[in-house]
Amino acid sequence: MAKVLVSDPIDQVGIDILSQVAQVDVKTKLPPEELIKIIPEYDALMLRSETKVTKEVVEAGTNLKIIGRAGVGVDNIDVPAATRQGIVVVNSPEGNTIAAAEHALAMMLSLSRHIPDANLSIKENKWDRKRFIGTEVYKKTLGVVGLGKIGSHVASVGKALGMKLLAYDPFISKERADQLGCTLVDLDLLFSEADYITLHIPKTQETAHLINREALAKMKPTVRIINCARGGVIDEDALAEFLAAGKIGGAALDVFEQEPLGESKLRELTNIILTPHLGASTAEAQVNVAIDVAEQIRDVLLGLPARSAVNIPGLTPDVMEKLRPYLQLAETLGNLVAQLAGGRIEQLTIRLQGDLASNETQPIVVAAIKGLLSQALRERVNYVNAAIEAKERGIRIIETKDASVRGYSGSLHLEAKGSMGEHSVTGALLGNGEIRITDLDEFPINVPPSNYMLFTLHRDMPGIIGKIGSLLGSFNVNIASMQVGRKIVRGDAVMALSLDDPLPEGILSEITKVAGIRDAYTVKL
Ligand SMILES: NC(=O)c1ccc[n+]([C@@H]2O[C@H](COP(=O)([O-])OP(=O)(O)OC[C@H]3O[C@@H](n4cnc5c(N)ncnc54)[C@H](O)[C@@H]3O)[C@@H](O)[C@H]2O)c1
Ligand SMILES: O=C(O)CC[C@@H](O)C(=O)O
Repeated sequence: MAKVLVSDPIDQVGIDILSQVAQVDVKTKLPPEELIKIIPEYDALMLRSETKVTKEVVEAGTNLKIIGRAGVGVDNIDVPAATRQGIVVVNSPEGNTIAAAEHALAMMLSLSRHIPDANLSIKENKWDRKRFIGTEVYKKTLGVVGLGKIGSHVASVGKALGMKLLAYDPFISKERADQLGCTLVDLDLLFSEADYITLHIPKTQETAHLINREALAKMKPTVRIINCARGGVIDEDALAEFLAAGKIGGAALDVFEQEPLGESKLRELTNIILTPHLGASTAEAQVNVAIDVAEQIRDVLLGLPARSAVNIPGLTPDVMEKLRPYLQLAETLGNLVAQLAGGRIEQLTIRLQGDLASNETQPIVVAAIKGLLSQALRERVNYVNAAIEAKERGIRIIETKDASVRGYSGSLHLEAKGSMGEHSVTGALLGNGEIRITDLDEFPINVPPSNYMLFTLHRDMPGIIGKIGSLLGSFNVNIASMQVGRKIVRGDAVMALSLDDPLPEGILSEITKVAGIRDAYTVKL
């Protein structure tokens, strides 16, 4: 039975789902060295934001098939390392959207009305009403940085509160911003105009310290900044400096550069609200993310696709379902052409032809690469790491489309250039989904792939087919089907044989000795 390690607290509903297919061990707050020690036992790892899945953890996870993040941000997982190792990384892109948005809005209103300080004061037996004069958000300007799922919800509620909305998101269309009632502006304008700035962006190279001294200097002295996205998008030292000097109005932070927050100047400030990464901490969100991610882990352990894999670009279950026969075709042809070319492959050209040319190329290309590398890497290559493995091996991948090619309802043409030569294959699907190899090295054929195959390049002359048949017979190899493809009579030709049995050692050199045979290749599919 598969084994799943749950290394952060997740809702029981997730454990129940995982238990349908696996032994589930819940071990939270594991020190990194302990995690590295036990991770080789596990097929899957499920976590929230506390566990750090470093390169060392990934590399120690030699049996890991999937890492599931019960939440959105995967920045606590070394995704490139997981990708290189062929481990699917999944998340729950929408399970905690509302929770995080509502936390940001709660922070905004709490800042405006001094709720945390007023609460503390009354609990200290005071009745201080003067100190806690607030401000209204109505008719104030809310600057939303990052108009994705959470940012959009914050904007909608901000609109309902009567706020004027500015937004900065270089990847969002004007139409989408208009729909939400936001005016898309550049960052400088947002910084200088906003009364409230709320951050809803991932932490990336571009967004690290987006809010730094320079940015803070452009803001209104009354501005209030809310960060329920990721620590590190704000330079905490700069923020503390501006807050202490009264150069900005206030801040509310749910996320920090280091978590848990250690010693920090932020704790000493009065005009700040701090929460310990609670954005996703609602009962509803925890159920949502637990179900979402546990179901994906269960599916992957059962050999099914994951619906929110962050490291299999373009290969969603919908695409997978639609393209499944073509993915199989691409893998088969990739595997075939790699064996024909032999040796080290330097370049693979993939051409989607006819109707297939109107399809999305990426999954088909990945499938062809997976097939190509399956000879060298066997089960180590999968849809996650195929492209990266090819790149690391210096294989140049060229994708092209040619809608003008006729025949079948679309075909796929692969050319591999390797250290031992250059070969090409074309394949298509019949109406019933069966694969046909329709062309080999530019010679037309029409054969289904089979486990054991023999291809020859020979001179089209009488007697040659018989000689090959007798030779195979003398080695007790049964021929299931045979076809010859040629361009001109008595010119060059190829012969494709599907065999019931593997070819014994040594037979290939006997075949190449037959008069008229120029080359012979055995292939196992
Ligand atoms: N505090 C919490 O507990 C909590 C909970 C959930 C999500 N989050 C975090 O909130 C953030 C937003 O999550 P989401 O679900 O809305 O993600 P999302 O992917 O839907 O939205 C992110 C948006 O940021 C935009 N963006 C990317 N780079 C940008 C840049 N340089 N400048 C401006 N915009 C940029 C993207 O175009 C996108 O629209 C993530 O960092 C996520 O990890 C935190
Ligand atoms: O797991 C959590 O509690 C935090 C989740 C949040 O940061 C996210 O990115 O989804």
